[in-house]
Amino acid sequence: MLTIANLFVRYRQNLALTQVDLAVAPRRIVGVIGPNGAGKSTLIKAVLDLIPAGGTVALDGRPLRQQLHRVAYVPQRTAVDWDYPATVADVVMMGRCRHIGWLRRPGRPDREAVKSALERVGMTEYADCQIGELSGGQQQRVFLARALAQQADWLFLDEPFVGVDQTTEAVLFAIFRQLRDEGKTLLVVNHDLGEAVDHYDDILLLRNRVVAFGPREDVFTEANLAAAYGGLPGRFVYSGGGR
Ligand SMILES: Nc1ncnc2c1ncn2[C@@H]1O[C@H](COP(=O)(O)OP(=O)(O)OP(=O)(O)O)[C@@H](O)[C@H]1O
Repeated sequence: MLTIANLFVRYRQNLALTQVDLAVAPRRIVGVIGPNGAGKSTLIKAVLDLIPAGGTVALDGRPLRQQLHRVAYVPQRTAVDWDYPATVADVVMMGRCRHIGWLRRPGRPDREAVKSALERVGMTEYADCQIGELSGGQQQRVFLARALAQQADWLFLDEPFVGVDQTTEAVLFAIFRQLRDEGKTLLVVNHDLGEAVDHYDDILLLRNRVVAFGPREDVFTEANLAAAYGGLPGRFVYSGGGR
């Protein structure tokens, strides 16, 4: 269980997040949804201790910052330097850093974890390519593979569908479901309110605070959407939908 209590983040004068209290159950695919500037990325970064924040974050009763090996993070694609000279296999091997330790060389378990992660995302044949040569969707797959190689229980992904086509989006969601069924938990930032929302088990609706959190059919009410988006967004009428 991920427990967040009274979390807040202030950027200079701007209170980006306030009064976030959440208990996220394991083995779920959670969509973190809200308008631009709602604090979705800020929430993920604050939970992972990547930016200063007030409040507490615990995983199974212990501070998360003491067990960061249990979490994997896929940053926004725009936050990554794609000109950095590294191959696909190098990037995925970076997910093994904590397993390998400083100044040690990767061993057989590390190479096998990288191989299996690349297979899982369908990128084996690109292992020796430079990351800068890949398409947006391929880059997202490689970053998911890096997170998989880490073998963490909790995965945090920031806008993994930006720049990906529908085929890759479907592939990514299929992998998310497999991971959930294996016992992992995924928190996925997704600013889009399109059909993709049907793939999430739970929705966290944010607007600088928690507007609503729970099973998607409970969260997508007119009142909650109006509170999050400042008026019911015309392009989105939630019809239930199943997987
Ligand atoms: N490094 C920063 N310095 C100052 N303000 C910031 C910084 N990062 C984010 N903010 C502000 O904090 C608020 C929340 O930003 P955040 O990026 O978390 O929103 P978001 O919901 O992820 O938005 P988007 O959907 O546009 O990616 C915004 O008002 C943003 O301008």
